[in-house]
Amino acid sequence: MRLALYQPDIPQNAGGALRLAACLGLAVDIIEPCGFLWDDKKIRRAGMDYIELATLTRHSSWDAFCQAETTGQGRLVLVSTKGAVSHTAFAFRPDDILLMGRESCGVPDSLHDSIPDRVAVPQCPGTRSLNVVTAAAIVCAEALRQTALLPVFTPTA
Ligand SMILES: C[S@@+](CC[C@H](N)C(=O)[O-])C[C@H]1O[C@@H](n2cnc3c(N)ncnc32)[C@H](O)[C@@H]1O
Repeated sequence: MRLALYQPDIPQNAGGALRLAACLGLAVDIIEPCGFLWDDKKIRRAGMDYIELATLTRHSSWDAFCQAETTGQGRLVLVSTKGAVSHTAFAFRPDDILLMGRESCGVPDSLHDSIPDRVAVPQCPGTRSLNVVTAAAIVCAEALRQTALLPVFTPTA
């Protein structure tokens, strides 16, 4: 299973997503251009040393992402406030690539319409959206739980 970020705007979110992915054992795709420089110190502050543990692939564009071998091996699932089904009602697969939208505006309508599998995290009335990493964490946890890919729980003394 992979976690893909579409043109992230905020370096702290990219760092947080890398940390999330390292902890949960997900590979990460960053689809550029980003709204920040990749060597921005804020990524490291948020991602800390987990960044070295993450399996990261940067793609120069959406087209480059689509042409990548790893993308061809999986099913794209768009995680969107405009998703067609609740994330808990969706049947995830081990080869899924969970695609997160941009903080400022999600993904373009044309891209949204081209991805048939779209899930939303239900929210309380009057709330607009979750932080992108919060939404990713909720959906990744459910997807990993369903596919029995969660890291093995080791109780501490
Ligand atoms: C701040 S939101 C973007 C809001 C933007 N106005 C939109 O409509 O997509 C950034 C990203 O977080 C994810 N996200 C936030 N809340 C979500 C929710 N309730 N369900 C699914 N994805 C969500 C989506 O991937 C979204 O593109």
